[in-house]
Amino acid sequence: MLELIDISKRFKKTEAVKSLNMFIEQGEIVGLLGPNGAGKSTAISILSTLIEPTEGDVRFLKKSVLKKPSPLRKAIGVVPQEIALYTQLSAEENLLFFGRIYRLKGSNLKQRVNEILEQIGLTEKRKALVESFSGGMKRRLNIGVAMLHNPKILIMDEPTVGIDPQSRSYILETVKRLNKENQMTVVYTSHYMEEVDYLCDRIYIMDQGNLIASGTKEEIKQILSSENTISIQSDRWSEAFIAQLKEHELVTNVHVEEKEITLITPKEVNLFSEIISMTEKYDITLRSLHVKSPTLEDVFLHLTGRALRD
Ligand SMILES: Nc1ncnc2c1ncn2[C@@H]1O[C@H](COP(=O)(O)OP(=O)(O)OP(=O)(O)O)[C@@H](O)[C@H]1O
Repeated sequence: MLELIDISKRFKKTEAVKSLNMFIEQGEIVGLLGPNGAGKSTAISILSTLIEPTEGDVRFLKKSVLKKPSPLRKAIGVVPQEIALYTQLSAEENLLFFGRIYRLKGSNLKQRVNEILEQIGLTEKRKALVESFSGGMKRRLNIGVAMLHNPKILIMDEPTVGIDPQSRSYILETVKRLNKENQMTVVYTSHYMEEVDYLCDRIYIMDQGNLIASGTKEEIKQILSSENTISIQSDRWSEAFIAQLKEHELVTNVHVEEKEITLITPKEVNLFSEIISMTEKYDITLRSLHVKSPTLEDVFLHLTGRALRD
């Protein structure tokens, strides 16, 4: 339905997106995952015809939209990363205002505003001024604004950044519901792999402007089918222990967190006894040592040698 074909975008010296190919089919939730600066916002701004690519084409229903963007613009709702609302107006007044921009009028507009308030769970807060809203409520209203003209495709740029966990799960549930009940196609960018893992049918993973993996979750995790992802847990580490792991010739990647170290090793080697002796040598109390099912985060670590979030 919607395609990016060999898209590149340069901003002076920065190559924000390099030869990106992407397709979105009707009814899917497609995730675009990558760390800050990976090129996600640039890719979806091109997908939404907000900026033009340096090279490549964007096609909607098989027709290029670079010169004629209006069929695509009517079909999409864009939820920007920055909240764009009038804080001195109520939730309802914001929706009425933006609805008029979409040329909705009279009872149609009122009915649509009521439906949206219901969908984003703000019916009871309709008269409250946006300045009194929490970050999560503002985000929900931002999503509501993007849905006023009943778009077929909702394009969301990191809609859960900086909000509390409760609002975050409310937004995730709303996206799932809109997709199931209204057959809305969703493009969802995030640097939280758990969100993308939970929501999306297919995923594109970007890093430094490049597409580094794409497919269903299962297909992407297959990238690690010849490796083991090992979790070592303890309350504290020593620098020497970490250094020895990093220097180990059979360890491909090491990611250190406060209480967990994740290692990627070839499937055929078993380093458990060696790891146990190393913990004894460096006086580390082992809480747990096990092989875990790989996550999208582990795939990212394997492909780039870095964690998704620093
Ligand atoms: N208008 C612009 N002018 C110059 N450089 C830009 C512009 N927009 C983006 N970039 C650069 O392009 C690269 C990709 O940025 P982009 O915002 O697309 O990444 P992102 O994956 O969306 O990250 P974030 O999560 O931080 O938004 C970055 O190096 C960024 O500094």
